[in-house]
Amino acid sequence: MTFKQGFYEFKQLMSLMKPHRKWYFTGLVGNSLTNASITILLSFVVHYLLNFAVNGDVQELYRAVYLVSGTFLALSLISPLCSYMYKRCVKLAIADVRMKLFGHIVKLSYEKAEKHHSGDLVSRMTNDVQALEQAYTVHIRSIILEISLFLGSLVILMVLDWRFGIMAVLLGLASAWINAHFAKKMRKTSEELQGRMSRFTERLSDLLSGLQTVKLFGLRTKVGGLCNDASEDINRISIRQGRHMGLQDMCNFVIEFITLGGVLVAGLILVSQKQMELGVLGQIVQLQTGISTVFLELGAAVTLLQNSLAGLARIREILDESKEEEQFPAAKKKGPLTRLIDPETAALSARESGGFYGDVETLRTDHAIEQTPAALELHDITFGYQPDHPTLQRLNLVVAEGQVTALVGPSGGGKSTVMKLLLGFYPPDEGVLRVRGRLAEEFPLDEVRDLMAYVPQEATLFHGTVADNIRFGSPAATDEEVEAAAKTAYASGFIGELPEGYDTIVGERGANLSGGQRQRIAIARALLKNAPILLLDEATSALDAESEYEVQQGLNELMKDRTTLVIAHRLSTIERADTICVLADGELKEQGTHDQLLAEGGHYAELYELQFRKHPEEQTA
Ligand SMILES: Nc1ncnc2c1ncn2[C@@H]1O[C@H](COP(=O)(O)OP(=O)(O)OP(=O)(O)O)[C@@H](O)[C@H]1O
Repeated sequence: MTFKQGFYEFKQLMSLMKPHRKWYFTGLVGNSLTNASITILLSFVVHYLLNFAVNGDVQELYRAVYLVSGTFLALSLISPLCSYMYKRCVKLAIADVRMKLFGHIVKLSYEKAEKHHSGDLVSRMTNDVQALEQAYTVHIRSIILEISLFLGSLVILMVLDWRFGIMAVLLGLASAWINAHFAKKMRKTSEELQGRMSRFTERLSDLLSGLQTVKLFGLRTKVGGLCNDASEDINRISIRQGRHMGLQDMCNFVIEFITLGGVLVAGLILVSQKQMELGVLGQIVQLQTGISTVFLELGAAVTLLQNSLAGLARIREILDESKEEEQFPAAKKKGPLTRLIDPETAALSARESGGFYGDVETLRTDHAIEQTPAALELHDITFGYQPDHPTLQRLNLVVAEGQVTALVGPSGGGKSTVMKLLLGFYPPDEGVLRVRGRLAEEFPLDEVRDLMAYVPQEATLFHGTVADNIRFGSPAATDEEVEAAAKTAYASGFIGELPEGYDTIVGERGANLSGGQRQRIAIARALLKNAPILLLDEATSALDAESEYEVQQGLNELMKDRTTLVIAHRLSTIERADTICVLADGELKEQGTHDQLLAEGGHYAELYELQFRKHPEEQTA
């Protein structure tokens, strides 16, 4: 680590301590100086006591007693006070870091957040933050304490006998060289260790979230093995770290032993030749012992600080990632707006066809934007998760106001991707997205999301009560409003049968409820949000007949008087949709009403036949 890099990292460490820096340093320096001065003062006590022992001078004894009292006072009053002061600042700063990190993770763009395993983020919030706390409370304190002790002892040594002072400096240089060598190695292993801890948390979180599957498929050995591998990696690196520290300690001990031996021999020769008082030698030995432990401690502190700095780097990595923009994301590349929409043709086309523009080629004007009646429009949208692998290709789609538009098509065709783009999770690569006739990027992102209620396939419930989970739709809703939403969503029946009703804890991710019950809570939540546009990733395919019926009833209530874009996996649920759009390979293959599409005998008719050949009982005739 170069001095420049060290300075930069120290500045970063301190930037996270910013609002508490003044009191942190007052407490830290106060505590370190008090503790350093205790060791130095005690060397004087040794000096006076030895002089008293040799000369019988009572004044020397009194001096020693005064110093011991002063030391005791410092130890029992100033040191704890300063210690409380800086530790309080550390706790406050660490709480700030945790909140800052959490706030940043929540605001990360979906694209960025998706790149991290949740276990990795948890590890950064726990292990790395803990490592950072160690830097503030233990390692920096240790460095300040040991440096003050060294400087204080050196000045006194120089005054007592400059030759011993020089010896201390040489010892310092040798120790610094050895410890810098070990610190470099330690930094490398620390970075590795933090990375492996992260991987272990990832494996553990996979194991715990998929416990059911692990048990059912007998994956305990396989998935558990992955956890064990990660844990063994941690052990291996920790043992390597321990070996480095052991070697470092050994080198420091050898230096300490040689120096102390040298001081004792040289000092005793000087005392025997009456060139030095025994008291002075006692004090020099005491100071030299202190200096030797300085290097031992300083070496360990600098080495362990590498662990914290590796944690800091991982925390900064997250804090430096870009947050979600305030505005709805615009397309990365505008591209030539070749197929621009004239409002009247669009309105007519949307009304007549139930949403699909076809191949209208006109120019866009401001007037056009004002007049466009559709709730949502995707115009020439191209998008890919990976560059050069488009998931959607020049897609044109209109969700007409007040109508139900259904997206159907084979798995992987890009249906959910359309919803993700509409919710502003990703910017399209090319094309134009409009919301109620205006370019989506003209809206603040939150405003667009406020217009929409999204009910995903897998309802996300949070640990808390049933009421809490419904109230996420509108945090200010009263109990009566929550209950009314539950009733409309066909959820009040089962909620009434739960042991604590609306106050029942749903468990982690709603584990205490059935799939259908979780869905109906999500529907009640969307009802409470009362957004004009509904995005529905239909989930009834995973439910049994009874749950499906109830969830469908809830959904029907939710869709009343709302613009709806629904992804349908079971064609029976969207037969009455105003427009059905068939999406395959990221392209709109065909669109129309159920009857029109059946009559056309294209993709939809094929899908329909395929589905009802498998499930003839679903055919509505
Ligand atoms: N986060 C992602 N990163 C990379 N590729 C993705 C991601 N999400 C989806 N894909 C890919 O994009 C394509 C379209 O996926 P999408 O989820 O939109 O399909 P879908 O039509 O909704 O499928 P299904 O009916 O099975 O839900 C698929 O090939 C999928 O593998």
